[in-house]
Amino acid sequence: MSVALLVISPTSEVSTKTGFLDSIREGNRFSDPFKSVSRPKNLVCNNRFNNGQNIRPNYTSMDLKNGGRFSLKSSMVASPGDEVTLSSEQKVYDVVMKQAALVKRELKSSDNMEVNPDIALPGSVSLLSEAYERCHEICAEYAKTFYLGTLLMTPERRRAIWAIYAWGRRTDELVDGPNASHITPTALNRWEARLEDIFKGRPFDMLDAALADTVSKFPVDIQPFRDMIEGMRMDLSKSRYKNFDELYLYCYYVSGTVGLMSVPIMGIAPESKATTESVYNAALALGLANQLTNILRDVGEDARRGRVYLPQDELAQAGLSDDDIFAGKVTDKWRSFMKKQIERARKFFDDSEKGVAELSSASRWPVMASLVLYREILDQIEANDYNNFTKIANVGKAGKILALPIAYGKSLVPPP
Ligand SMILES: CC(C)=CCC/C(C)=C/CC/C(C)=C/CC/C(C)=C/[C@@H]1[C@@H](COP(=O)(O)OP(=O)(O)O)[C@]1(C)CC/C=C(\C)CC/C=C(\C)CCC=C(C)C
Ligand SMILES: [Mn+2]
Repeated sequence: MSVALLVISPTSEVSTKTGFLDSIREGNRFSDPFKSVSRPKNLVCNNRFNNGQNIRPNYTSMDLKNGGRFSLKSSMVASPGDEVTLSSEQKVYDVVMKQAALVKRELKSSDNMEVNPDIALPGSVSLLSEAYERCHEICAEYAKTFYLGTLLMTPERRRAIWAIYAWGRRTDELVDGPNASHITPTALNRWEARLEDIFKGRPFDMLDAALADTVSKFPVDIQPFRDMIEGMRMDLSKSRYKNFDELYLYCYYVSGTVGLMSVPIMGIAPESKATTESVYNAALALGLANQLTNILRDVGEDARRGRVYLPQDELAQAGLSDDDIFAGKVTDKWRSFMKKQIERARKFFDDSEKGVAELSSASRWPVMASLVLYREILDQIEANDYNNFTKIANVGKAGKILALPIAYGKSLVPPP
């Protein structure tokens, strides 16, 4: 296990020196990204060279050789004259495949890690513990439901998740926090540069140092982190979503990415026979399900900020418009619209549930607990008679306590 050493400079900036990425741990196996994978059903490719036939993910072995530096944008590149239309699902699918393929690779080489030889300074380990403790506090303060799940993890995994949580929360705060009105795309570019530094072992502050340590210990790739920042860019420039395809991409950026970041921490069970890709797909589905649920819970709150994270075409089909949302009246039209949205979110939860059994045994319970707890929010919206304008669907203490044994029972099921 590599140990990161915290070094505090006189200016109290923090940097870490990390050893190289550990060799692949429990259950992180390589598999051919083209094998045993089912493609999303609605692949549309109007490419005049293939007469509209489905195409394989368009990444090449070069993508995998260059340290995994690919982006969603690469999915959209067409040679002159080509007309390629990819659904968001397909673009995200490509990223998932790449993540699955990369998981067994050493994501960093000694060339791109700007590290000095490890020098143990007195107190460095306790500084790192302090950094993780700050991440712990942030997670406990802001994410009561997820926090409960993390308490069921092994100590090493739990603090890695806290470090990811703290980074995600800070990223979200940039566009949702008190200084959001001052945040520009340039500020997000700077945040992304800082992210690159974290992955090079040059963190800027304590919280970054915890994440730098985490990514040096687990085979976590930078791409989902970059994509989350892209989601925040989207939040700066967009407050309406034409259709589910647009919303899907947003949900991937801000939450599906968390699923992809988490799998290398959670670990895949060594006895799992599932393909790595299918496990990543399940993790993506859980992130999407969580964000869709979040959106349905927060309709009123978002509307008060002028935001509507609901597919405009589906609203119109239901005979609804933004004005109905701003009016905040629960009507039969609204109820039937909400029923369909809830049904869709539940499908994503169902897809993700199958993947939980493939995780390492120590991770199944916490993930299942967070899944059960979050899914209950949908039940609560129903119990509130679909009034998500003025009521916040929260799972009560009793519901939370009950979810734990239910999740425990479900998580005892080993990989099929
Ligand atoms: C195979 C399989 C099923 C594996 C499991 C993979 C896994 C652990 C998936 C979980 C994914 C997850 C927890 C997604 C939720 C992410 C989330 C809450 C995103 C929020 C985005 C924006 O929301 P919004 O602004 O609408 O809402 P707020 O009102 O502001 O909350 C985020 C806020 C983006 C930033 C993300 C985070 C702060 C959360 C990161 C969460 C974790 C690292 C916790 C994962 C831990 C467990 C135990 C599931
Ligand atoms: Mn937010």
